[in-house]
Amino acid sequence: MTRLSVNINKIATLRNARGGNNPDLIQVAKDCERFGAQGITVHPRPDERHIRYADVLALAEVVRTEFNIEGYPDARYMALIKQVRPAQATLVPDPPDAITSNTGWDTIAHQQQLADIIAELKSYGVRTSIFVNAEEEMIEAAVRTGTDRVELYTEPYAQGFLHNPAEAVAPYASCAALGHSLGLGINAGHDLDLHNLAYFQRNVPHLDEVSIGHALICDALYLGLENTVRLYRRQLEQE
Ligand SMILES: CC(=O)[C@@H](O)[C@H](O)COP(=O)(O)O
Ligand SMILES: NCC(=O)COP(=O)(O)O
Repeated sequence: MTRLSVNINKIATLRNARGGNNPDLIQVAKDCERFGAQGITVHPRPDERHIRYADVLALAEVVRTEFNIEGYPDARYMALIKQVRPAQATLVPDPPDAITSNTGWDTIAHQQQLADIIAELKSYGVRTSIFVNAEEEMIEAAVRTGTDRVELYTEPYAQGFLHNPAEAVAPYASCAALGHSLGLGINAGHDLDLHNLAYFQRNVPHLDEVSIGHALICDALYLGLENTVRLYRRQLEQE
């Protein structure tokens, strides 16, 4: 079964637009869980333009499903993980000024850095995942860092799906099979949506979890949050 983790960054973006507490991020996280989300994902960025570090501490008190904290492993991120001890820490190579994540780690060039960070995170009892492009050499090198999982960066899939779904999904299927055979858990995320999700899930083996934010929150504007979370869950339950 592939689990759905709802990324609530965009709820914080909306809240921050007016400086108050509407929408209430904590309530939304609780509601996502009530509607069927099997995890809550956040990605605090150094400028705190959406999720604030204080939000992460508040969320840690209420999230009852899997709490997944994404981010670049700078000193502030590592201190946050040490304090919160979420179920999962997902390491993303974004520079501080990134508009959004746009590539995975080079797990060959950063092998020792990642291995040291992962050892530290594991000493806190936190499961680790590394955001990677769907390239077999990146998967093989990820194994050598000691990570528990990888998260396949799916924007190239989402773009390719519009023209040639079979070609777009092929590298993800082979990387997932390879990663699983080498003992890795397999996550995926970025630009997954109601159009491309079911096909991805059907064709990528051993998919443990997807984290979805932007499209899901956009869909919720039209369909309502409860209906939307249920629809995304249903995409993952099809054979
Ligand atoms: C790692 C990843 O793909 C997501 O965290 C994505 O980058 C969402 O972040 P933003 O909401 O800041 O775009
Ligand atoms: N890890 C990917 C994520 O959390 C959400 O990405 P997106 O759906 O906002 O593109």
